[in-house]
This record gives sequence, C-alpha cells and structure tokens, in this order.
Amino acid sequence: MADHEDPKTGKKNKGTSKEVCGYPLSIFFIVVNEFCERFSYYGMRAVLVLYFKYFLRWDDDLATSIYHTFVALCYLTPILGAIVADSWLGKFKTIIYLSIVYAIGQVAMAVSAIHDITDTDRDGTPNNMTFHVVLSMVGLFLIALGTGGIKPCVAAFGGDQFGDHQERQRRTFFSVFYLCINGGSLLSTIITPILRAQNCGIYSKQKCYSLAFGVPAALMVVALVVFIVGSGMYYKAKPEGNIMGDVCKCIGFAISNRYKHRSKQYPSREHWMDWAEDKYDKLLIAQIKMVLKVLFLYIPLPMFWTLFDQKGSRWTLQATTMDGNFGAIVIQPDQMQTVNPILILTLVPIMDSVIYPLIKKCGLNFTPLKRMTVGMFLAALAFVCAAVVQIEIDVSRKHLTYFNLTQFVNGMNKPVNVSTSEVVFGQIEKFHYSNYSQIRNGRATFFLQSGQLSCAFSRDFGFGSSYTFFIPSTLSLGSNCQESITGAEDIKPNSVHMALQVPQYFFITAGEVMFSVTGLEFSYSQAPSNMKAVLQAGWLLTVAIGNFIVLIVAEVAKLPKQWTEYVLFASLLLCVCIIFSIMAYFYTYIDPTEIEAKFRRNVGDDDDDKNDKQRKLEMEMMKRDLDRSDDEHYKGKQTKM
Ligand SMILES: CC(C)C[C@H](NC(=O)CN)C(=O)O
Repeated sequence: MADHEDPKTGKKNKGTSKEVCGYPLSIFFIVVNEFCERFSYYGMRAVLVLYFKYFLRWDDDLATSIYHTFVALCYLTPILGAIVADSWLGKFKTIIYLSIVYAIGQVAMAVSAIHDITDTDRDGTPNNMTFHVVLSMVGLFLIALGTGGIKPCVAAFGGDQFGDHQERQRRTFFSVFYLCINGGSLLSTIITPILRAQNCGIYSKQKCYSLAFGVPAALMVVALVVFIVGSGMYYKAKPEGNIMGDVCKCIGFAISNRYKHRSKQYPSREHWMDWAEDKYDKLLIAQIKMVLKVLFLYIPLPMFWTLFDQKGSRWTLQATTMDGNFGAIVIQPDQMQTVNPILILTLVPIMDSVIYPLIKKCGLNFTPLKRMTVGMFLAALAFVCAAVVQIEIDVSRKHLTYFNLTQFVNGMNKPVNVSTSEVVFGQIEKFHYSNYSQIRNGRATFFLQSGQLSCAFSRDFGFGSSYTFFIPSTLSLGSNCQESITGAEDIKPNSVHMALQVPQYFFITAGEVMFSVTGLEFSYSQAPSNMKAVLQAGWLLTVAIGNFIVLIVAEVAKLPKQWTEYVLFASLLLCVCIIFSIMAYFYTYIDPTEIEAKFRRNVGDDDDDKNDKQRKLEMEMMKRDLDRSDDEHYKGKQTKM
C-alpha cells in the first residue's frame, strides 16, 4: 500500500484497499477482535474473585489482594507491548504473538478449575490444591502479559488503517471501539456467572468454574482467528524505532548535563529539559516537554482506579451477602457487575448528545479536566453509597455467604439415600446425619430412597439460608414426604436486596464516563504525534498503580468494619480530587500538531539559509508557546483547565 509523508506536517497519507461506506474493510476484523478479546477478559475477571474464594478457598482479603495484583499487572504490561511493537515486531506481529500467549493463559485457567483432576477421593473437593493454585497463577500471569501487551497496539493499529482523508471515520471508529469494549464486557459478565453457577464434574458435581473460564478461552481463540483472517487487508506500519528508549535517554542526558553544569558560572536554562539541547533534536525535546506536562497531571489519577476496580472485588463480595431474587430472575453476585457496561452503553450517548451540549448552552466551558474532576467526585460518592449499603447489611446479616447449605438427619432405623437433580447427599446411615451441601437458590426437590421406600419433597431456599431436615422414624412406604419431613432454619436468608447496589454502580459509571472516556481522549489529544502510544501506556499505568493502592491501603489500614474501609477510600479520593482540581487549574492545553509543525518548518527554513538572529527569535516564540499560560479556548487553541 502506498505510504507518503508530508514533509511539512509529517502526516502519513495511506493508500486504502477496499472501502465500505468510506471505512477500510480491515476495520471490521479489528472491531470484532476487540469485542471477542474484551468478552474473554471481562468474562474471566467477573468470576475470578469467587473462584479464589470458593474454589481455592482463600479468604476475602487474600482473594481481593490477588485480584488487584492481577488487574495491576494487566495495566503494567502495556508499556512492554508498546516497546516491543514500536521498536521490534511492529503492532501486527505483537498482537498475534501476545494473543497466543493470552489464549494459552485462558486455557490454563480453565484447566486449573477442573476439580476432578486432583479429586482422588472423589468427594467433590480437590486433594492437591497446590496444583490448582500454581496452574491458575501461571494462567493469570500469561493473561496479564497478553491482554496488557496487546492493549496499546490494537486501538492504535485500528487508527493506522485510516488515511488522512478519513479523519471523520477514524473518530467514529474510536467511539465504536469503546462501545465494542463494553458490549463484549456486558455479554460476558452476564454469561460467565451463569456458567459458573452450573454444576459440572466427572465424579462429583461442583460449581462449574472450568466452563466459566473455558468459554472466555474459546472467545480468545476466536479473536485471534478473526484477526488473522483480516491479515491480507491491513496496513502494517513499520516499527518506528524505540521511542520510549529515546525518551529515557534524552531525559537521562538532560539530568546528567544539568548536574555537570551545576556551577553558577553556567547560565541557567528556561526548562531543565533544555539541557538536552547539546545532544538531542529540539523537536524531540519539545515533544518530551509536552508528555512530561501531561504525566505530571496524571500523578493523582490512580486514586480513581483504586475505587473503580473494587467493583470486581469488594463490591462482588458485598453482593454475596445480599438477596439477588428479582422475582422473574435471580441475579448472581458476580452478575451485578453487568450494571456497569449497561450504564456505559446508555450514559455515553446521553452525555455526548444531551448533557454536554446542555452544559455548553448554559455558557459553561466544561473542559476535559473539569469533567475528570467531576468524575472523581462521583466515584467518591459511589463509595459513600457502598458504605451505607454495607451498614444496612451488617445490621441484618447473620452469616457470610450467599450459598444455601442443607443437611439431613436420618431418624429411621435404616439407611437412606438423599439427592437432588444436582447434588448427591449419599447414603445416610441410621440415626446419623449428612454433611452440609450447597443447594441452588430458589426451589429444590429432594429424592429419598430407602429399600422399597421412595418419595420426594420440595422446598424454597432464600439467598444465604441454611437448613437441617429431619427424616422421621415413622416414615414408611406410602408416606407423604412433603408433609412428614420437617426442616429447621439454621441461618435466615439474606434480607438486603442486591438492587440497593444500583446507586453505587450508577455513580461509579457516571464517574467513569466523565473521567475515563474523557481521559482517554485527553491523553490522545495532548500527546505529540510519535508518542501517542507512550501516553496511552502512561494512562494505563495509572490503572495499574490504582490497583496497587487498593492492596496497600487494605493492608495498612486493616479496618475491622468493611463500611469504614469504603468511607476511607471515599475520603482519600475526595482529597485527591481537590488536589487534582488545583493542578488542572494551572494546566494549559496545547495543540501538539501546531507546535510540531512550527519546529518542522524551522528545520525546513534552515535549509533556506535563514539568518541566525531570525531563527533564535522563532525558537524563543516556540518555547513560549510550550510554556506559557494563556486564556484562549480549548480545542485547537489553548485554555486553562
Ligand atoms: C477504563 C479501562 C481502563 C478501559 C476499558 N474499560 C471499560 O470501558 C469498562 N467499562 C477497557 O478497555 O477495558
């Protein structure tokens, strides 16, 4: 495909192959790939914390810690992916290779969740937990490497497919791309908890985590195949060299050069990065200054993600102590996470087409940084709601799980076999009792069989309840089990309804739309042309740090009551929100293309033998452009906050 560069702007004009309605056909494969990949990622993530708790039998704190370590890793690896793609393999090959690693990781997770592999005594629980723990940790590491590594590449690779005559289509592509992320996430967070709630197994039936991980694994294979099928149609830009390496070297040189010239006899320079001018290109230095300005602004941002990503851990664990019976449907605790993508798919269009234009009509300049500040505030509010719900649960709660547990006491003078369609209690000896077994919420039918005697009875089970059933000594052939068998309620069902989590989901998602969607666009618009991926990786790094903060705060604070932890996180984000609003007030928006064009023009003018005095004057003006704070408006021009 043709690829011409405009010497003045440095922009590439790609020739395009097949187009459909003005869009390159290759985009279709990239969008479908993203949908399947996000299905795979979010589907696996939705059931992860419950897998830790109920399969690996970890406590809430360990489950939460490992969950956030995994999420943090997923957002640390984009830097690796960006470096590999830019300096070595190119985006296409990086996506292919890392997708294979990713799919292997998902398969490892699915295998690790097959309890029968080590269930030598066939009692339904694994006998070699180390095997399951090690395999799942290896799987999670490979997934983190894959999903994070391809993250900065896929969106940028999609963007690469458009020529400069397709600016409008490229913008639409990014919106569709975001909707695909949340479409995939929505479907998978509905489906995988349903799969997990099924009972499966060879020797004994248990919750089917292997299927809940297996389907995301299959979707990752589909994602890879779809991406490969489109390979003949892609525009594959050659790696442009290790820009991250150049940036680090240039910054390192500026610092060491500044240190070498620390004596007063050397005149100071306007910006510390100017000390790199002795060796490095002025354009590169100007670009690094732009990036550093944005990165400085990113410092408080991880706190938002600290709260945001607790949807999948603390909030899901909170839902396990609530009642998910919505009448016509019963919602699983991990399915509550679907509220987020549902709200994203509705709120993004509402914000873009109603709320933001309305605010603009009221004469308010709701700039990206103002939106992000409001987003942080809303996330803090979400945690206040979570704390209120938690207090409500603590007042009513008698126990800690959403499973229903049932045991039988055999009062007869002979053994009896008890089972449901999913659970086998086994043979209960005379005057003995069975172990507690997990029963699905809703109505369950029990089948009793003892010699000639065979009967059935049904009972309704509320979320989290526990019962002991007594089989009377008088039970005989022809008895009505429904009436004869009595039950004692050991633990009352959960009484606080899961619907009470909706307000906290609403505020966190409204916060996400204002913070995350705006932040992504802000990172793109304020980045120099050759460092868009670097800033994307920097943006994703804030997600990683945010997840590490959860670990640190939860570990250091060790608060006895869960609601106090929610209040602590809300207060921390509120403080950070105030700090960010002050930093944002002093931020000056720039137009990187304009600044870069000025530097490039200057290089061109060099060739025309421009006199030194004039060139110095222009350089001064350019530097001022970068550093000044003026009151022009955002979008193309410059503005504060
Ligand atoms: C905000 C994430 C870092 C990016 C995005 N997530 C969502 O849209 C979740 N609603 C993703 O790429 O997964």
